[in-house]
Amino acid sequence: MTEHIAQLSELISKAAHTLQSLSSNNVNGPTFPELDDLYNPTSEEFRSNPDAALAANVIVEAAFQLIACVRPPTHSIFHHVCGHIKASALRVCIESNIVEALREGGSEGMHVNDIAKAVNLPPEKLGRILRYLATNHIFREMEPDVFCNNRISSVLDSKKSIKDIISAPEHKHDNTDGFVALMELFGGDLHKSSGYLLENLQDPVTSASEEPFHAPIQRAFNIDVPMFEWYKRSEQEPRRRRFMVAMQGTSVLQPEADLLKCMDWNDISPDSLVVEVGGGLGLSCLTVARAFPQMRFEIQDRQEVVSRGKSAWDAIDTKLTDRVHFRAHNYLDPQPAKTAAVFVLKHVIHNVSDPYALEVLKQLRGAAAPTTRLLLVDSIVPYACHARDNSESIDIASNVAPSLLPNFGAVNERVYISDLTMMLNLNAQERTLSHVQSLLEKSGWKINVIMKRDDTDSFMQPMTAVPV
Ligand SMILES: C[S@@+](CC[C@H](N)C(=O)[O-])C[C@H]1O[C@@H](n2cnc3c(N)ncnc32)[C@H](O)[C@@H]1O
Repeated sequence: MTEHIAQLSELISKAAHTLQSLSSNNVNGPTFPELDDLYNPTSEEFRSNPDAALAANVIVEAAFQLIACVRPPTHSIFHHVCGHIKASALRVCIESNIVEALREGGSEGMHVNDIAKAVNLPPEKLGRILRYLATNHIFREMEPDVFCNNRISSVLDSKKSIKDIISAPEHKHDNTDGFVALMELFGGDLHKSSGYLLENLQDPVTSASEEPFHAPIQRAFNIDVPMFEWYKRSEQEPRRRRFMVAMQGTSVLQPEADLLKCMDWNDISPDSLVVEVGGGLGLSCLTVARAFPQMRFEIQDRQEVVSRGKSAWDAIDTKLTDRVHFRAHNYLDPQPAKTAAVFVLKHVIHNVSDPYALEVLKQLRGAAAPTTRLLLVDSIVPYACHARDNSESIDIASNVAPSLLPNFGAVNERVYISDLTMMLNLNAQERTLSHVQSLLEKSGWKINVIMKRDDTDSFMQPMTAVPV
């Protein structure tokens, strides 16, 4: 056991040494930011060096394992079980604009009485909330009762003034990168839904259901329609609006997969038809359209979405719009495009449970020619152990250090959060590789290429399948 602790500490010190030497060799380049600095995208630029990114990830996962090894297990469980308290404390700060108030307060920090006055909360209670978060390295208590932002809290800065937010709270997230909206969504509605997970699993009506109207969110908000139907109601306009901005915010956590890199497009004829199903506005196809000037595209989605497609493409480059066609189509109905060289399904299957996913895949299979490819772009959930055989293996940490979890543990927690988010909101899921394989087999497809991942903290795993 102590040997394991020694191995983990050694990994950490080696990785820290790598970071230090990369930083000192790179006099004019990005250096490692301090926790007391404020966040800005350039403070994270050191991660563009793959060695630095890997070293940082090794430290994160090895440190997590080290804590799991040495902390009393009762304390570990207690802290995990109380995760909702931390989340609630953070929600107070996000929705009460504490980070914006501290930014306006300046680098000297703000006394909790002044923060409380600026955001209209009781000072003594707010101070206790901030102190708990500062103990977790979110905010800094500079001197008793005086707080300031740090590199972690400042990611929650909408960059708006308190005055503007208070005068039009519904516009807080407009023209932002969406990250704060995403955190508001996860810290609020999703948090409440998660409180009903057990009840949902125990109720015979919902436990085995695969319907999108039987998820914990329905129980939490006393609704009987799928989440997206609920969002359509006029009184839910603020939720709908926040959700749309929040989805842009996901790219802060994980850059959009570039469709051009998701398969070898030179394998298909240059004038092929590419059909993106559930394609939204189809903007993922832009990089492919630019690289292959004869390729044609069809974007299918719900009527209210595709009706905005042409203007969205026109706004980017009117020359590309000639080669794209938008079609309102329900992906559960027979597929009308019969000559597609590639069907693209990107971030679609994870929104639905297996029976619906199978139906989508079968409809595409029904319209596929023997040479048609299916390009699937979604997260693949790694096991928390080694896979049973190599064909199932998407281990990402094995080559780095055998003592770390093969899925890189805490570094990749996001994919498991995403999976349970799908369960909570839609009764849907992210899937393991063998699960995707089984869905493809049942619908008449088989995987032919899985794109190799060249990073350790991305769970996006593009793959192509061909008709069986
Ligand atoms: C998560 S988005 C992915 C959009 C796009 N593929 C991308 O990666 O940016 C899922 C899309 O599925 C669409 N969708 C949902 N239900 C659908 C249905 N029954 N038929 C067609 N599209 C649907 C939604 O409107 C949405 O645009």
